[in-house]
Formats: sequence, C-alpha cells, structure tokens
Amino acid sequence: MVSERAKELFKEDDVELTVPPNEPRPVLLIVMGPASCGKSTIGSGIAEDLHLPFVDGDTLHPQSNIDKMSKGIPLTDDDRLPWLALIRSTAERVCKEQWERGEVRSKDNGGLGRAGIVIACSALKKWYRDILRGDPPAHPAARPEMEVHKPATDNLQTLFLYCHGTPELLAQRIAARKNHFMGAQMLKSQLATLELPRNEPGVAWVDIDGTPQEVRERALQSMKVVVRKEVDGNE
Ligand SMILES: Nc1ncnc2c1ncn2[C@@H]1O[C@H](COP(=O)(O)OP(=O)(O)O)[C@@H](O)[C@H]1O
Ligand SMILES: O=C(O)[C@H](O)[C@@H](O)[C@H](O)[C@H](O)COP(=O)(O)O
Repeated sequence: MVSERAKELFKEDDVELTVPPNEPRPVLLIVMGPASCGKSTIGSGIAEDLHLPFVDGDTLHPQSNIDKMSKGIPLTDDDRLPWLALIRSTAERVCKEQWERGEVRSKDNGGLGRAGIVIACSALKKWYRDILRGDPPAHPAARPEMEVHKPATDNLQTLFLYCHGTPELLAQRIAARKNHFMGAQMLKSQLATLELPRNEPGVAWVDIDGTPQEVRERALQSMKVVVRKEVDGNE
C-alpha cells in the first residue's frame, strides 16, 4: 500500500534529470550488503574500472544517524528513508551534471557510453532498494511528517551488486576495521535486517572471500554481465 503522501514526495513532476530522449539512460550502480562486506573497497574499485564517479553513502547520512550508529544503536526505517532518498537524488544530480559537462565516457574508451555513478549503500531491505530504484516507498515509514529531500525519477536505471559473505568472514572484517563509527556489535542487527536480493531485477552477486584484487575483478565481471543484460540489452 503506497500512501498518497509518499506518492507526492516521490512524484516525477520536480524531476531535474532531463536527459534528452536520444541519450542513453543513465545508470546508478549500488554496491550493497551489511557493514564491512566491502562496499567501499569494491565500489571505489569498480567505479575506477568503469570510469564512473564513486560516492560512499555513509557521507550522506545526517549527523543524527552517525551519532546513533556511533553509540551502537541501529537505525530505524524512519532514520533511513530520507537518507535513501538523498542517495537517489544525489545520483540523479551527478548523472545530470556529467551529461551536461560532456563527461560521459564512451564505450570505445572503456566507459558505459552513458552517464552513471557507483554508490556504496547497505540497502538492506527490499523496499529500501525500491526507493533507490526510484519507486515510491510502499511502506508505512513514508509518513507525512517525514522530510524527504527530493522526488525520484525512473529516468535513472538502478542496478545492484550484492557483496555476499559468511557471518564469520564479516565478523572478521568488521573486527579488523579501525576508526569507523559502525562498531562490531552492529553486525548482528545488520544481518537480522538484511533481506537477500533474490528474484529482483538487475542484481549481481559477488562472493567477498578473497584478496581485494580478486574480489574487485570478480565484482567487475558480475556487474558487467548485469549491465549487458539489463542496460545494453534494452537499448
Ligand atoms: N577482500 C578483502 N580482504 C580483506 N580485507 C578486506 C577486503 N575487502 C575489504 N577489506 C577490509 O574490510 C573492512 C571492511 O571493508 P569496507 O570496504 O569498509 O566495507 P563496507 O564499506 O561494506 O563497510 C575494511 O577494513 C577493508 O579494508
Ligand atoms: O560501512 C558500514 O559499516 C556500513 O555501510 C554502515 O556504514 C551502515 O550500514 C550504513 O551506512 C547505515 O545504514 P544501515 O543501518 O541501513 O545499514
């Protein structure tokens, strides 16, 4: 059930991403998974490989979310909704600017031949991913009093790379990570919240076991398969 208010917040009228009809549709590649699965490491690596900008979703949190997580308190749906909407609108803005500045890298030069961006974001639940896809949130968290930064548009196509690891491996990685607001005790709630992105369109999976270089190469290959199928295949 999508509330009227949610539809209003996410309606397409205010959309700024006006790519002319003869231009290929831009893409948002979300590198997703629970804390310490390697989103930032993999995301920045594949962004470089694909000649796309990279944004770590953690940099878009309001301070209140960072404060909460720093105290070991997991975020709620209410905390996450404006953050997810901001990730989506940031992607729209960056793609639009890229296109306007003529910074779109052609396929001949190793790019995707369209505007795009890679963003690391845990995107733990299916409806969070739907917001990133530009769909109105079919969830009670989209209540009238919630501040959402900007409506979304379906002009921007969203694909996901899910970084899959065993709980044991994730625990090792989070324990070894230094100076991060997300403490090791948060992994439990992350795993409990995670809804695996099965049977959803445009999702690549990568196993995170291996050296950073091995995982980066595997991630790039998996992502390219999905881009070919979901993006190039629909041209
Ligand atoms: N393939 C890998 N092997 C070993 N350590 C890794 C690997 N990938 C990432 N790391 C380390 O694991 C920790 C979590 O990675 P990070 O990219 O920050 O994950 P996330 O962004 O999902 O929280 C970091 O300390 C990072 O350096
Ligand atoms: O690197 C990490 O440890 C995670 O990515 C972490 O920063 C966190 O998961 C989200 O930014 C908060 O959002 P969620 O609670 O929705 O995962």
